[in-house]
Amino acid sequence: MPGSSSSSVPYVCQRESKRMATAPSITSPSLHKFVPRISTESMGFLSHAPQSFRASPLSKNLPHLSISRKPLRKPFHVSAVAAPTASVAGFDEMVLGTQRKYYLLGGKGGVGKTSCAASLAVKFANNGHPTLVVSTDPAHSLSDSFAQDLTGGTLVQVEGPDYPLFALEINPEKAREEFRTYSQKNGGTGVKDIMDGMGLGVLVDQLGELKLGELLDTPPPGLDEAIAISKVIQFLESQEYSMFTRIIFDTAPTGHTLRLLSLPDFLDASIGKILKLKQKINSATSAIKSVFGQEENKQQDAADKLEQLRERMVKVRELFRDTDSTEFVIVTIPTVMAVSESSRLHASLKKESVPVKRLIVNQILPPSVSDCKFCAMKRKDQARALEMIQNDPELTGLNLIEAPLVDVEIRGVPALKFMGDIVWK
Ligand SMILES: Nc1ncnc2c1ncn2[C@@H]1O[C@H](COP(=O)(O)OP(=O)(O)OP(=O)(O)O)[C@@H](O)[C@H]1O
Repeated sequence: MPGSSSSSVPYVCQRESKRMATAPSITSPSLHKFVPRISTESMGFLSHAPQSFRASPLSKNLPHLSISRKPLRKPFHVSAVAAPTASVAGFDEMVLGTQRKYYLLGGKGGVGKTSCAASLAVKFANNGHPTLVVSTDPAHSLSDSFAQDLTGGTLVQVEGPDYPLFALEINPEKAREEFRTYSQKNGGTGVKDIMDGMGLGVLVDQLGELKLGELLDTPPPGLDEAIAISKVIQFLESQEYSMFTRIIFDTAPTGHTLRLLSLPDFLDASIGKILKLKQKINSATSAIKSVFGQEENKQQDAADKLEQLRERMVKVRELFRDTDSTEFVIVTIPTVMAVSESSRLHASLKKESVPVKRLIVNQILPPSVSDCKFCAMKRKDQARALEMIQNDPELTGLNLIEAPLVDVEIRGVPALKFMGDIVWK
């Protein structure tokens, strides 16, 4: 539940515990202190960011970007299972520069995408970047991760980091609402009766074949997220929000991401069909045209709306492919299933020319001198999965980042900072 937070220091291993003993203790962040709420529906939800934040020019917000270099900590040792190619994340490179960068974190369900995304957001904000972290996963868990109520589809400031960190859980339902209304105008049974009476049943069947209503009313998986991402990108294009220099997307599980990338093609096909139908309508007899004209307009409305969506999706796809500003970070865990899925994900992202450089292998068992039988078995399994990564032609070239399994849930800014310092080195 949002509203409470863990107050314990996550246990990692003895070496880490010693280090943590000198680290600031994890305290509950004060909750429910929100920035004014604005509806995302109006596409103006960013326009009421806190005055103090708005008033600060970027240069003021980022006074120490180039000099804020925390010394790199000693790498966390998970040598018992670590793949030899394991390396640091290269946070130095990620933090460099004030040009806006987008990071999309994705992978199989439950592997730790949200924890990694939230910890990266905290780390960026603590290193001088006004940061926005957006969840487009219909099953949000950012609120749980930050231990702060972020529900409601509005921009909320996260308390704790040194520089502004805002979070947003996009409500895909709301983002879709404006499209849904068009489905209701889109050919009902009444129309079919009239058209049948005029011998135009075939055209109506073709209308049905478009499945436009279905598309807008019960969209294919991925469409919600696509609309949500395209909206956020639209907002962020405005001058007012140019101060966000790091934008992190906590995306929905793999399948959605892949469908999202293929959406522009899918929409192209839908729009193509609509235009074809429109031509047929235009060639109908003038007597029928007068009846059909109305329907044609409605189809045109829907087609325009779809065209607009398609254009936005094309923009999203272009952004996803921009190696200068965007990176997709794959998150996985050391299991055969998760690794296999990550391999497929990387292959698909590559096919779509989405830049991927880093692979986080999360929840690796920390070393132990005395494993119980269960742990020993688990460790063997993980070692096998890590070996798989090394031998997988899709994954082997990626920068492998290892993150240990800790013994409590990672919740709240201090815990996320702790995780960020382990993962994003
Ligand atoms: N390294 C870790 N050690 C211990 N627990 C972890 C670690 N990483 C993530 N977790 C826990 O695993 C659970 C799932 O993590 P998280 O919500 O980040 O995954 P997700 O991939 O975003 O899930 P979903 O696909 O459901 O959105 C959470 O309870 C989180 O605290």
